[in-house]
Amino acid sequence: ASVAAARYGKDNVRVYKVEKDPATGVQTVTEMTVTVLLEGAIDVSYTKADNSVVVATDSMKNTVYIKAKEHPVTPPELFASYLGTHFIEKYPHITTANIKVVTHRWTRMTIDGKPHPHSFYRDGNETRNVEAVIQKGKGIDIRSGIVGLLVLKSTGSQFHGFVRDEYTTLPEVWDRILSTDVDCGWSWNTFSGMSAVEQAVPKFDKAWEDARSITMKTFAEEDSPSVQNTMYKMCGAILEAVPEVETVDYSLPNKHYFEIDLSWHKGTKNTGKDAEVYAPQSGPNGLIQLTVARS
Ligand SMILES: O=c1[nH]c(=O)c2nn[nH]c2[nH]1
Repeated sequence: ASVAAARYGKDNVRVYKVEKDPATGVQTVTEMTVTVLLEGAIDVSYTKADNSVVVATDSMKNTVYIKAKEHPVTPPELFASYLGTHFIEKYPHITTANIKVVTHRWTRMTIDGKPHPHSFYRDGNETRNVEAVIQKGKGIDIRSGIVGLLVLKSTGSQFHGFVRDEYTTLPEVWDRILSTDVDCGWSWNTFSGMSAVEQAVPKFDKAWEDARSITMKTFAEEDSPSVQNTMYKMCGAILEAVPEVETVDYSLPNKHYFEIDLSWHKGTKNTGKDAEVYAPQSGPNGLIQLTVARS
């Protein structure tokens, strides 16, 4: 037997950082959950119980906090790159750092029409995510993403013309509810190193804003013939908006809302064009996945 693959590290490292502007008194907060997984010449720690190659995961956790103190924690693409680069530069036997940063939403409160200087609310379960792979001598690969953006439209969605055979019961529909929980990612051309990432910093926030607004605009405005076609259009629009991105991917659950026939009660009409009361379904759900490349 031989080691085919190995990586280890610390998961669920929760970090909060506050930035205080002394001139205005305005404080800005960032909360993220970080995962560090390292690869390299570590096999003997598994096969020979040789811990001399082990950077303790506890030390990795400590390093996350130190680097969060020393460096900006936004944009998450920059912080993930700093953190991963630290590990492969500090420990010669560590050749790959896999860093995941999940940024949670603390949206600034608006009180009496004015942004409050130091009060925020958790604006949904949506997160802004980054997965960075920093490889010694091979640069930095970054996939940015949006997870947990739960959306619904009450009409403007269709699904018909699909295979009909002895297994099919689903009726064709020209007007349906569409709801999904967006898991979207965009992968950047490989960065040669930290300086290339630093130069790209203005592009990361803009790309996230573009991806988020394109997702919602396309979802809202398309009279969707299927999840498949609508997500394909989202991918194309993001590729057009962000030249430095080489692929865009979506994984979209189709969160079904079933019509309820109420005709048993005094002939109540509640199906088709009369449908108003529906049964939201927890499962099963459709799951539609796609990756679109620029070339
Ligand atoms: O948009 C849809 N795509 C599908 O593949 C599918 N299958 N059932 N309902 C569906 N809706």
